[in-house]
Amino acid sequence: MTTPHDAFIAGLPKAELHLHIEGSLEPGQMFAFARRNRVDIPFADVEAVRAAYDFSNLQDFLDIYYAGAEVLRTEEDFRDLTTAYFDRAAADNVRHAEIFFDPQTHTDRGIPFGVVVEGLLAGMAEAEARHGVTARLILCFLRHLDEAAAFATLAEAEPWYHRIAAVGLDSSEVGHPPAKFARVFQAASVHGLKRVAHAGEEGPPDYVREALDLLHIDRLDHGNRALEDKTLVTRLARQAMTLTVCPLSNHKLCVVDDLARHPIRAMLDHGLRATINSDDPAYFGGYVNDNFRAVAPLLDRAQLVTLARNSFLGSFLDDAAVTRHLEAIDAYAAGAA
Ligand code: HPA
Ligand SMILES: [Zn+2]
Repeated sequence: MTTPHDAFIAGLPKAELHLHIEGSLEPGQMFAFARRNRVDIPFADVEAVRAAYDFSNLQDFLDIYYAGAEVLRTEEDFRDLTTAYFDRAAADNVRHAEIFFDPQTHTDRGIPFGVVVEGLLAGMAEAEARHGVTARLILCFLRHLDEAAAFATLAEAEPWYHRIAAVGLDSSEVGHPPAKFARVFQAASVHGLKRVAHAGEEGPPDYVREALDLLHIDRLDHGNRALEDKTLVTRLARQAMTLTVCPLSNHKLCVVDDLARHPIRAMLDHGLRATINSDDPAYFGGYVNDNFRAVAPLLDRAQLVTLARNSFLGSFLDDAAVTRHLEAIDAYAAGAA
């Protein structure tokens, strides 16, 4: 589908703040990694993989996403996965990305933490050299696992604390409230790491409140269900809390039943600092510009500019870099036909 905003979106400088690098594993790459690592995968071909990507909730997706990650074995795999994501992101004029990784998905299969993180860092360095796109890493804890496992992962990460911007929280939300990880997040903050968490994707507004009060998050991932609670919306707006919203993910996981009724417009109207992101682009049908286009019919050009500005304002870049990116957006918007 094309929209009147397509060309404007394509050229708009933007940051991506909600991207699971394991979720950028395209079906073709899955086969290539399976072949070179001699790993069996339960699919005959790429079409069979795509046909399996029909989800009715978050857990349906997670089951297949963790299975897909089995093909990732070596530092080279993690590096190649990362450079491929950044090649696509750069083509969407993403100038900066803060990417999630799920170490426990790999260390629980016997892949050393260092193999994962060194591969990702090599890919990020290569992307910066190739495209000038800057990058940060966010270590996510799997919330369906216990607090002790998260503490063990935080300890394993110690040699790389200076290379990791933040900790995050992902995987199965309902039944695994933020409170379960309050002590781990506190420990991470002592080591100078920032904090983000998925909340309010499937979980209730109270999980968003816990993420604020108990995890002291710097950014809220998804946050859709916060809209059910007026007091919470007012608080998020007053705090200028960044929400990393993922339209195609919301639709694929049935968080939103119709993209034409996606709440992005309501979020902006409430004064929330919303951003647009791709979450798991290989599984949800599109990269960041596809996500912008999915909600563009609901928005005017000034709102698209606000979304792009918000992505840098909500990033972990320093003030001088944020200012440079905001000036680039304003120059682009002023010059666009
Ligand atoms: O959208 C998501 N939600 C929770 N966990 C995840 N892990 C990858 N993507 C997601
Ligand atoms: Zn996510």
